[in-house]
Amino acid sequence: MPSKKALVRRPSPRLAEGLVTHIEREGVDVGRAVEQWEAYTEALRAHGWETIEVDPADDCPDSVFVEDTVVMYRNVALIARSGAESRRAETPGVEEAVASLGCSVNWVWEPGTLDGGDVLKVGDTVYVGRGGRTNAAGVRQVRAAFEPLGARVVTVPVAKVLHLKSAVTALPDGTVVGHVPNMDAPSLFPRFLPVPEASGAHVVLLGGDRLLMAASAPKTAELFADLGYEPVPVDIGEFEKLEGCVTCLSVRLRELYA
Ligand SMILES: NC(=O)NCCC[C@H](N)C(=O)O
Repeated sequence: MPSKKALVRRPSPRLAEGLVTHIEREGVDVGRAVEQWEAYTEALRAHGWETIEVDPADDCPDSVFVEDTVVMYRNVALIARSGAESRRAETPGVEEAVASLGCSVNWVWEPGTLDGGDVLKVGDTVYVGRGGRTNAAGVRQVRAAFEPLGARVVTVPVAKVLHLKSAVTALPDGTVVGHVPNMDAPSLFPRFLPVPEASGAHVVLLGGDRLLMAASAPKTAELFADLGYEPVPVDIGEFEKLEGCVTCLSVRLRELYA
């Protein structure tokens, strides 16, 4: 059943202490980050999405990156178990939010680890990045949760970047877009388009031809516009300093059963 709700989570006052793994740490301006987050959520609303705020988790610096805490497939919410221990306290609030929306809730259990940023859905194909945050047991648990519902899970090695979706996402027609220098196994994707900027690899599908993108990828935005899409740029510079992307700031709920 189509729905257009998106979970978001207000940045923690401790945002500047967020994890960095593959890039140099830079100072984060939390006030500016809050403004950028507000503009991001406003862009979702302007394109027809109802934003639902998960209760803030002020003690968790990375809690704004709500995508990592849960993976949706149809009406089932799989609560993640981050490969970064410091992020595990983020999930209870998300669990409550998805349960109150009527989702069927499932969990990744020890020894499995999984970050939502490692999961890319393209139709019924669910690509799962096996990298720093998601282990083999986590991948097996994604299979066990979603294959009985009709998904086909494809595991993708991820070593160069934080998450699978730091390297690739997909256009509305299912074409996977990625920045090749950040990818470990481009040949796994049957229809693939390389993009010229690292942050150009991240799109959030707003509906129709509209693509929410980071303002830091103007050449890729031009490429997508030339292909008939409508890029909607947002400045998420403060989150990019913490290896965040446009995808990680929301979880879209498109098939709620209500
Ligand atoms: N899905 C995402 O792209 N998440 C970004 C998470 C960034 C955060 N600083 C982390 O390292 O967990």
